[in-house]
Amino acid sequence: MILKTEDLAFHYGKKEIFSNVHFQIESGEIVGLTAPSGFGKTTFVRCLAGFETPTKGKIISNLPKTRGFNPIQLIFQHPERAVDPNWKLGKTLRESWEPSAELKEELGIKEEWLQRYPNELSGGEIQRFSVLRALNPQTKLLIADEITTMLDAITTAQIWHTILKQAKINQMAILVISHETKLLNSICSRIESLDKRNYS
Ligand SMILES: Nc1ncnc2c1ncn2[C@@H]1O[C@H](COP(=O)(O)OP(=O)(O)OP(=O)(O)O)[C@@H](O)[C@H]1O
Repeated sequence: MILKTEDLAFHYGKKEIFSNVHFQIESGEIVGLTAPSGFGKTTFVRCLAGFETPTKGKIISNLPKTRGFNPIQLIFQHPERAVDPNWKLGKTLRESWEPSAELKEELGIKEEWLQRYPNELSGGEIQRFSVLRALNPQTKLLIADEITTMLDAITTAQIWHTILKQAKINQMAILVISHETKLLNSICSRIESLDKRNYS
Protein backbone atom coordinates (compact mmCIF):
# COMPACT_ATOMS: atom_id res chain seq x y z
CA MET A 1 0.00 0.00 0.00
CA ILE A 2 1.36 3.43 -0.83
CA LEU A 3 -1.65 5.48 0.24
CA LYS A 4 -4.76 4.73 2.24
CA THR A 5 -7.70 6.69 3.66
CA GLU A 6 -9.66 5.66 6.73
CA ASP A 7 -13.17 7.00 7.26
CA LEU A 8 -12.34 10.21 5.38
CA ALA A 9 -14.83 13.08 5.34
CA PHE A 10 -14.81 16.64 4.06
CA HIS A 11 -17.22 19.54 4.68
CA TYR A 12 -17.40 23.03 3.28
CA GLY A 13 -18.86 24.79 6.31
CA LYS A 14 -21.82 22.67 7.34
CA LYS A 15 -22.21 21.08 3.92
CA GLU A 16 -20.92 17.52 3.76
CA ILE A 17 -19.09 16.87 0.48
CA PHE A 18 -18.17 13.24 1.19
CA SER A 19 -17.87 10.98 4.24
CA ASN A 20 -16.88 7.49 5.27
CA VAL A 21 -14.40 7.04 2.41
CA HIS A 22 -12.11 4.05 2.77
CA PHE A 23 -9.73 3.98 -0.16
CA GLN A 24 -6.42 2.27 -0.84
CA ILE A 25 -3.95 2.19 -3.72
CA GLU A 26 -0.89 0.01 -4.28
CA SER A 27 2.38 0.81 -6.01
CA GLY A 28 1.99 0.63 -9.80
CA GLU A 29 -1.79 0.16 -9.56
CA ILE A 30 -4.14 2.04 -11.92
CA VAL A 31 -7.47 2.86 -10.29
CA GLY A 32 -10.46 4.77 -11.62
CA LEU A 33 -12.61 7.11 -9.52
CA THR A 34 -16.15 8.00 -10.55
CA ALA A 35 -19.20 9.77 -9.16
CA PRO A 36 -21.68 12.21 -10.64
CA SER A 37 -20.63 15.83 -11.05
CA GLY A 38 -20.34 17.71 -7.74
CA PHE A 39 -19.97 14.58 -5.56
CA GLY A 40 -16.50 15.62 -4.38
CA LYS A 41 -14.01 13.79 -6.62
CA THR A 42 -11.76 16.82 -7.02
CA THR A 43 -12.05 17.69 -3.33
CA PHE A 44 -11.14 14.10 -2.39
CA VAL A 45 -7.99 14.05 -4.53
CA ARG A 46 -7.02 17.52 -3.31
CA CYS A 47 -7.07 15.98 0.18
CA LEU A 48 -4.88 13.10 -1.01
CA ALA A 49 -2.34 15.53 -2.50
CA GLY A 50 -2.30 17.63 0.67
CA PHE A 51 -4.02 20.72 -0.75
CA GLU A 52 -7.06 20.36 1.55
CA THR A 53 -7.37 19.09 5.12
CA PRO A 54 -10.11 16.51 5.64
CA THR A 55 -12.60 17.28 8.40
CA LYS A 56 -12.57 13.68 9.64
CA GLY A 57 -10.55 10.50 9.19
CA LYS A 58 -6.97 9.70 8.32
CA ILE A 59 -4.72 9.62 5.27
CA ILE A 60 -1.92 7.09 5.74
CA SER A 61 1.01 7.31 3.33
CA ASN A 62 4.02 5.06 2.84
CA LEU A 63 5.51 7.39 0.26
CA PRO A 64 9.04 8.68 0.76
CA LYS A 65 9.24 12.26 1.96
CA THR A 66 11.37 14.00 -0.64
CA ARG A 67 12.50 17.52 0.06
CA GLY A 68 10.93 20.03 -2.30
CA PHE A 69 9.04 17.46 -4.39
CA ASN A 70 5.64 15.94 -3.71
CA PRO A 71 5.60 12.26 -4.82
CA ILE A 72 1.83 12.72 -5.29
CA GLN A 73 1.34 14.80 -8.44
CA LEU A 74 -2.04 16.13 -9.46
CA ILE A 75 -2.93 17.08 -13.03
CA PHE A 76 -6.14 19.07 -13.44
CA GLN A 77 -8.70 19.53 -16.16
CA HIS A 78 -7.65 23.19 -16.43
CA PRO A 79 -3.85 23.07 -16.60
CA GLU A 80 -3.45 26.81 -17.12
CA ARG A 81 -4.48 27.29 -13.48
CA ALA A 82 -1.61 25.09 -12.29
CA VAL A 83 1.26 27.02 -13.88
CA ASP A 84 2.72 30.37 -12.92
CA PRO A 85 1.55 32.81 -15.62
CA ASN A 86 4.67 34.94 -15.09
CA TRP A 87 7.15 32.13 -15.69
CA LYS A 88 8.17 30.78 -19.07
CA LEU A 89 7.25 27.10 -19.24
CA GLY A 90 10.92 26.04 -19.44
CA LYS A 91 11.51 27.53 -15.98
CA THR A 92 8.43 25.78 -14.55
CA LEU A 93 9.62 22.49 -16.03
CA ARG A 94 13.21 22.82 -14.77
CA GLU A 95 11.82 23.33 -11.27
CA SER A 96 10.51 19.74 -11.44
CA TRP A 97 13.00 17.82 -13.61
CA GLU A 98 14.89 17.61 -16.92
CA PRO A 99 13.03 15.15 -19.15
CA SER A 100 14.67 13.56 -22.18
CA ALA A 101 14.16 14.89 -25.70
CA GLU A 102 12.48 11.53 -26.55
CA LEU A 103 9.84 11.98 -23.87
CA LYS A 104 9.09 15.53 -25.04
CA GLU A 105 8.79 14.26 -28.59
CA GLU A 106 6.47 11.42 -27.54
CA LEU A 107 4.14 13.96 -25.96
CA GLY A 108 4.35 16.16 -29.05
CA ILE A 109 6.03 18.98 -27.16
CA LYS A 110 8.13 21.42 -29.20
CA GLU A 111 11.30 22.86 -27.62
CA GLU A 112 10.23 26.38 -28.61
CA TRP A 113 7.11 26.12 -26.39
CA LEU A 114 9.43 26.13 -23.38
CA GLN A 115 10.53 29.68 -24.29
CA ARG A 116 6.92 30.90 -24.06
CA TYR A 117 4.60 32.07 -21.30
CA PRO A 118 1.48 29.95 -20.55
CA ASN A 119 -0.86 32.43 -22.25
CA GLU A 120 1.11 31.90 -25.49
CA LEU A 121 0.05 28.23 -25.73
CA SER A 122 -3.27 26.49 -26.30
CA GLY A 123 -5.01 24.61 -23.47
CA GLY A 124 -4.10 21.29 -25.09
CA GLU A 125 -0.44 22.30 -25.43
CA ILE A 126 -0.27 23.32 -21.76
CA GLN A 127 -1.89 20.01 -20.81
CA ARG A 128 0.84 18.04 -22.64
CA PHE A 129 3.36 20.17 -20.77
CA SER A 130 1.64 19.48 -17.41
CA VAL A 131 1.82 15.75 -18.08
CA LEU A 132 5.54 16.02 -18.94
CA ARG A 133 6.19 17.93 -15.72
CA ALA A 134 4.27 15.42 -13.60
CA LEU A 135 6.10 12.40 -15.10
CA ASN A 136 9.13 13.19 -12.93
CA PRO A 137 10.59 9.76 -11.96
CA GLN A 138 10.07 10.72 -8.28
CA THR A 139 6.29 10.77 -8.80
CA LYS A 140 4.89 7.68 -7.09
CA LEU A 141 1.19 8.51 -7.41
CA LEU A 142 -0.17 10.45 -10.36
CA ILE A 143 -3.69 11.77 -9.96
CA ALA A 144 -5.29 12.61 -13.28
CA ASP A 145 -8.45 14.69 -12.76
CA GLU A 146 -10.35 14.79 -16.08
CA ILE A 147 -7.08 15.57 -17.86
CA THR A 148 -8.09 14.75 -21.41
CA THR A 149 -11.67 16.05 -21.39
CA MET A 150 -10.84 18.97 -23.69
CA LEU A 151 -8.58 17.04 -26.04
CA ASP A 152 -9.29 15.24 -29.31
CA ALA A 153 -9.22 11.44 -29.47
CA ILE A 154 -5.76 11.16 -31.07
CA THR A 155 -4.11 13.48 -28.54
CA THR A 156 -5.91 11.68 -25.68
CA ALA A 157 -4.59 8.31 -26.90
CA GLN A 158 -1.07 9.70 -27.34
CA ILE A 159 -0.99 11.21 -23.84
CA TRP A 160 -2.35 8.09 -22.12
CA HIS A 161 0.05 5.85 -24.06
CA THR A 162 2.99 7.87 -22.72
CA ILE A 163 1.64 8.08 -19.15
CA LEU A 164 1.07 4.30 -18.96
CA LYS A 165 4.51 3.57 -20.41
CA GLN A 166 6.24 5.85 -17.89
CA ALA A 167 4.12 4.43 -15.05
CA LYS A 168 5.49 0.95 -15.83
CA ILE A 169 9.08 2.20 -15.94
CA ASN A 170 8.81 4.11 -12.64
CA GLN A 171 6.38 1.79 -10.77
CA MET A 172 4.04 4.78 -10.53
CA ALA A 173 0.44 4.33 -9.39
CA ILE A 174 -2.31 6.31 -11.14
CA LEU A 175 -5.70 7.45 -9.87
CA VAL A 176 -7.86 8.42 -12.83
CA ILE A 177 -10.95 10.62 -12.50
CA SER A 178 -13.04 10.56 -15.63
CA HIS A 179 -16.63 10.53 -16.82
CA GLU A 180 -15.44 8.47 -19.82
CA THR A 181 -16.31 4.90 -18.87
CA LYS A 182 -14.58 3.55 -21.97
CA LEU A 183 -11.28 5.13 -20.96
CA LEU A 184 -11.57 3.88 -17.36
CA ASN A 185 -12.44 0.35 -18.46
CA SER A 186 -9.51 0.20 -20.84
CA ILE A 187 -6.77 1.38 -18.45
CA CYS A 188 -7.88 0.68 -14.85
CA SER A 189 -7.68 -2.58 -12.94
CA ARG A 190 -10.57 -1.44 -10.70
CA ILE A 191 -12.97 1.47 -10.51
CA GLU A 192 -14.10 2.99 -7.21
CA SER A 193 -17.12 5.25 -6.68
CA LEU A 194 -17.54 8.24 -4.38
CA ASP A 195 -21.29 7.97 -4.87
CA LYS A 196 -22.76 6.99 -1.50
CA ARG A 197 -25.65 5.29 -3.24
CA ASN A 198 -23.13 2.62 -4.32
CA TYR A 199 -21.92 1.88 -0.79
CA SER A 200 -22.92 -1.43 0.68
N1 LIG B 1 -14.37 26.45 -2.05
C1 LIG B 1 -15.60 25.89 -2.00
N2 LIG B 1 -16.54 26.32 -1.13
C2 LIG B 1 -17.75 25.75 -1.05
N3 LIG B 1 -18.14 24.70 -1.80
C3 LIG B 1 -17.24 24.23 -2.69
C4 LIG B 1 -15.94 24.79 -2.85
N4 LIG B 1 -15.27 24.09 -3.80
C5 LIG B 1 -16.13 23.14 -4.24
N5 LIG B 1 -17.30 23.21 -3.59
C6 LIG B 1 -18.50 22.34 -3.75
O1 LIG B 1 -18.12 21.04 -3.36
C7 LIG B 1 -18.78 20.06 -4.15
C8 LIG B 1 -17.80 19.06 -4.69
O2 LIG B 1 -16.98 19.70 -5.68
P1 LIG B 1 -15.88 18.87 -6.50
O3 LIG B 1 -15.25 19.80 -7.49
O4 LIG B 1 -14.98 18.17 -5.54
O5 LIG B 1 -16.80 17.78 -7.24
P2 LIG B 1 -16.49 16.82 -8.48
O6 LIG B 1 -17.11 15.50 -8.16
O7 LIG B 1 -15.03 16.82 -8.75
O8 LIG B 1 -17.28 17.55 -9.65
P3 LIG B 1 -17.07 17.53 -11.27
O9 LIG B 1 -17.26 16.11 -11.74
O10 LIG B 1 -18.17 18.44 -11.75
O11 LIG B 1 -15.70 18.08 -11.55
C9 LIG B 1 -19.56 20.83 -5.22
O12 LIG B 1 -20.91 20.88 -4.84
C10 LIG B 1 -18.93 22.21 -5.20
O13 LIG B 1 -19.89 23.21 -5.53
